[in-house]
Amino acid sequence: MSEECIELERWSVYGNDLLFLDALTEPAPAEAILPGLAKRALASSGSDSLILLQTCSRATLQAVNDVWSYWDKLPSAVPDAMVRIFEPDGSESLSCGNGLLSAASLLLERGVPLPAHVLTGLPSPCPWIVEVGTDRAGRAWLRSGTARRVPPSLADPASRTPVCSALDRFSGIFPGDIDDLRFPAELAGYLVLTGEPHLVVMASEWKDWIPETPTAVGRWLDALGRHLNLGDRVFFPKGVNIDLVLGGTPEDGVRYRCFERGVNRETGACGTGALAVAYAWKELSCEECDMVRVQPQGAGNGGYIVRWGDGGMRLCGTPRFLGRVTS
Ligand SMILES: N[C@@H](CCC[C@H](N)C(=O)O)C(=O)O
Repeated sequence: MSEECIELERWSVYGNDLLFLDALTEPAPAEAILPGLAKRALASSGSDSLILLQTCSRATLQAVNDVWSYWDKLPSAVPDAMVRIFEPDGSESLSCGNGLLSAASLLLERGVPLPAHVLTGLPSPCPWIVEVGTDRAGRAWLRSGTARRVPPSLADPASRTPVCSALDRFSGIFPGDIDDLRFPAELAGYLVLTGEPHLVVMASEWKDWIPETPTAVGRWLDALGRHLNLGDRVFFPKGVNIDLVLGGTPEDGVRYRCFERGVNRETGACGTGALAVAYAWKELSCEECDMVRVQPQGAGNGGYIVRWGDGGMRLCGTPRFLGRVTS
């Protein structure tokens, strides 16, 4: 695979636009060129993130670690495939719910037996394995495990108050008023790790500050996201994804809009964000439900279904293949 000309597939899950580099059948590009490749491909396509679907072996893991020194020891479990996410600035993020859902559909197309086990979270000290599969209706699913507390390395411990085992209330955020956008002097949200760090902000708690029109809500979310991700990063040294929950019900769909770290703007949907929204909703409402529909901005009438069962949370959504691009 040359650096000059790369064949990519474009997939979308509810408007989260992902470029896929399939290195299952072709050799993966050299590790050192991946950040530049992601920057170039994402700048020219306007897509949100680049997903690398790659065979997993001790040799590929060693090649990753030789360049990035992610681990003291190579991960011990080696499933068949791994899914990695690169952002427009060339950085490698932890994990991508929509990338994993799309990977399930792509694995099906390639004739790989499903469910499959996939390694994700490569830049973390302990990458983890998730299970992905598809159903007869063309939906893909991801068994993502349990939600966790965001580690201190990713979010200031001093600003948190525990809500339950994996959820912290995170307070003290003040982006400052910007033009006609107003913020409370101490905005708070709920912090949870669902493969990625997410700050879930409940609009119902900030009714006086949330603007009325969808366009203005987008500007408000953007201002908050830029403050926390492109400001001095005192609270979130590596940035944070923000999910603004606008309302709804678990049966009809909990509506949210998301600002993604790394991408540094609002995207149509975020899979790990849907897990974070469902988890926060369930914990805060104290409802005994085992299923929450979550509806991102880009979903129209559809959206994700999050279920709880053995082994934690399961995310279900519908990836769409949009075509091939050359970068
Ligand atoms: N869109 C993804 C999550 C992307 C991660 C984010 N850009 C980050 O760096 O945290 C998803 O579907 O989960």
